[in-house]
Amino acid sequence: MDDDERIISGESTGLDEEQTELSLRPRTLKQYIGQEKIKKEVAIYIEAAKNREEPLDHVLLYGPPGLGKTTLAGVIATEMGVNFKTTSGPAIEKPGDLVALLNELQPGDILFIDEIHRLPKNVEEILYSAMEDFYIDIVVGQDATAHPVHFPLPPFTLVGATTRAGLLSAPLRARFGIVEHMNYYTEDELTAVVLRSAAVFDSKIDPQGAHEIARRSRGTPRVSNRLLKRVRDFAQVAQKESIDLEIVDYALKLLQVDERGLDETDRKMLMTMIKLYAGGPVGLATIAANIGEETDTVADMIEPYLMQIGFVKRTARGRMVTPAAYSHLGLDLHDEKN
Ligand SMILES: Nc1ncnc2c1ncn2[C@@H]1O[C@H](COP(=O)(O)OP(=O)(O)OP(=O)(O)O)[C@@H](O)[C@H]1O
Ligand SMILES: [Mg+2]
Repeated sequence: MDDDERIISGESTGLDEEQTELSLRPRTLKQYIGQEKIKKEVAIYIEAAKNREEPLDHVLLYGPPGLGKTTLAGVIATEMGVNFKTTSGPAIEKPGDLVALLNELQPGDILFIDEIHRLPKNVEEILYSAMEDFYIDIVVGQDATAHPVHFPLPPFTLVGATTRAGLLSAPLRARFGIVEHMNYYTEDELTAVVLRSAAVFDSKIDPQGAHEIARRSRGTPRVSNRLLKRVRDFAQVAQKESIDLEIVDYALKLLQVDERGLDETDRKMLMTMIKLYAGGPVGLATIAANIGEETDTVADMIEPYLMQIGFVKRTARGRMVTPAAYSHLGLDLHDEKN
């Protein structure tokens, strides 16, 4: 299945979704739900930087898609009272693109680079001096007219986002003073996200309905918001006064999002591991090939949540399906092993 079609994928699906996300996005630390440890730390760093009248140290946010990295970066800009400029690794193709971006910054501004692990190598290299000492040296012109140019930059804050910190080169990683790992959200936190979003949409929702959506959102606010939008359509057509448990259950069954928030792709991965490899251990690339997905997609989008809920575990020889997953799928561990 194409990842864009996965309703429970943490990935953004494009412009339409980006538009609604804008209205759903919390703007301040106070509105930002969950990630308590990160919020506490970041609040202190922000206060200290403001007191010193200095830009905030560079921040690296890493974790699975849809957990609120972009949102948090925007919140940090609001709290610092500075401009927020966003771009992404693949969008910066050559050093000149980065120079143009940096050139537009006011002192203290935040430059957010999403998917920072996908920056071209030659761009990444000029980022080192930009981050460390706020200057860049580049070569302008060609052949005979080529000459080095030294660009001083305004002091700024780089906020980088990536799915796994390990994807970054060591020198780039070392230049971030603040490194934060985003965690999956608890059911209670996601219930709060659903209630907040329903209020933004002006949709009535029962607490049980909100909790059920939260429970089936694989720890991810973007998934909560997406499921809420779909369920809201079902509730409207069924002429429900309020989104209740019954309509949530009905809608999510039709959408093939199961009790634990797993979809067809998740179940396909588990069943493949069980039926073809006796539950493992089996390598990630082998699993990916068998279910027709990219290895990176499995690593970033499918496996982390299955590991989080204890359905898959990592061993030295590969991935293994756990007894909990067998029982969720209604399979008998011993029958399958023999
Ligand atoms: N802490 C939060 N409180 C409330 N809503 C949140 C929170 N975090 C994220 N959201 C909502 O979830 C959606 C996805 O968040 P965001 O785009 O920031 O995720 P992301 O981690 O940047 O994802 P990606 O890695 O795909 O860029 C947004 O619509 C936002 O409104
Ligand atoms: Mg994002």
